[in-house]
Amino acid sequence: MAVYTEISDEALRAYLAEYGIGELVAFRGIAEGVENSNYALKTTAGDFILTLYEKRVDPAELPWFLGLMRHLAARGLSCPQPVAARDGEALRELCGRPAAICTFLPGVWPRRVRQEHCAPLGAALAELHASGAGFAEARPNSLGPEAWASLLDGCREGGDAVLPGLVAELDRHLDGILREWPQDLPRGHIHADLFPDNVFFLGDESGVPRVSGLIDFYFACTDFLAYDLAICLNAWCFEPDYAFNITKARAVIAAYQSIRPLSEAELAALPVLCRGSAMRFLLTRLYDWTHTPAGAMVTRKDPLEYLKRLRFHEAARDVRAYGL
Ligand SMILES: Nc1ncnc2c1ncn2[C@@H]1O[C@H](COP(=O)(O)OP(=O)(O)O)[C@@H](O)[C@H]1O
Ligand SMILES: N[C@@H](CCOP(=O)(O)O)C(=O)O
Repeated sequence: MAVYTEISDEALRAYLAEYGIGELVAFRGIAEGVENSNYALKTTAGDFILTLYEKRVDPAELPWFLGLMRHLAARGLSCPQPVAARDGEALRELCGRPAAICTFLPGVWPRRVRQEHCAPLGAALAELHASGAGFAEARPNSLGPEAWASLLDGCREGGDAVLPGLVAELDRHLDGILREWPQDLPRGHIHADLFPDNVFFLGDESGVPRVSGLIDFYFACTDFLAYDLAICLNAWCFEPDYAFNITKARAVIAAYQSIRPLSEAELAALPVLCRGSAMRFLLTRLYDWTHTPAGAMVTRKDPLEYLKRLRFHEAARDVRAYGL
């Protein structure tokens, strides 16, 4: 459960009084997510999500994230919209944390990814990339390749207790990834965390799921567009036994390319982008695994799931392993 900051009834009612979104009917902490504290709010005006920003979010960057969400929605992408209080400000403070209320998106995220989810996901990613164009400012990727060595350093002490020999293996992988990392690919605003739990679907019961919205833009940044695709291949195309599902990968990539064709250089870089993306999630998970205090109300994510992916990509090397 990711509720790092508990809110009292009184504090929430006082906070809501600053908004024009009706009276509080009910609220509950949301038992998902690992980064921020999220509450589902029901007011007399409808449903909302209240987020208290914790951990890795730099408060100075919040206006960028909220601005990107507004920009994307103005171009037709379905994503949560920051709700302004009576004074026009969406970004406020609650219980000593930066906080914002966003609109509630209908839909459910797939607990088990089926092949039918993959093409809509690929298309949604390409639409996100197209819609992001024109959002003025860039935000460097604070969890990009430049950050990985120091993240790994932060895990040196506890890493081998998770798996003997892990730190040395990661040193070796990281060395190779940084040596091969591309210098010059098409860039744009990327989501950078488009895992199944951040993509909502409707219509699943008919067997033809369609994306109803994307959430959680708090890792969004400006980076290689194809890196976002690599993140999705990692998050969507491995089976529970960690076998890579090439049919799912083909579906994601083909749907993406039907909207934004990849260049030769992007295709050639896909294997190393997949290794880098596996490394990025492995490292943040390993850091959290070894640093989360006992008793914290959060379900830590297993770093070794990403070691298995990393090993797959290292063995693959060639873009044909991804169905191309
Ligand atoms: N705008 C929204 N509409 C509906 N549900 C949401 C919305 N934002 C968050 N949620 C719910 O909260 C959960 C955690 O949100 P998320 O942004 O992934 O948290 P975190 O930032 O901690 O990773 C989601 O899985 C979803 O169930
Ligand atoms: N997707 C990341 C962790 C961030 O989680 P989210 O709850 O913000 O989507 C991972 O799986 O390691």
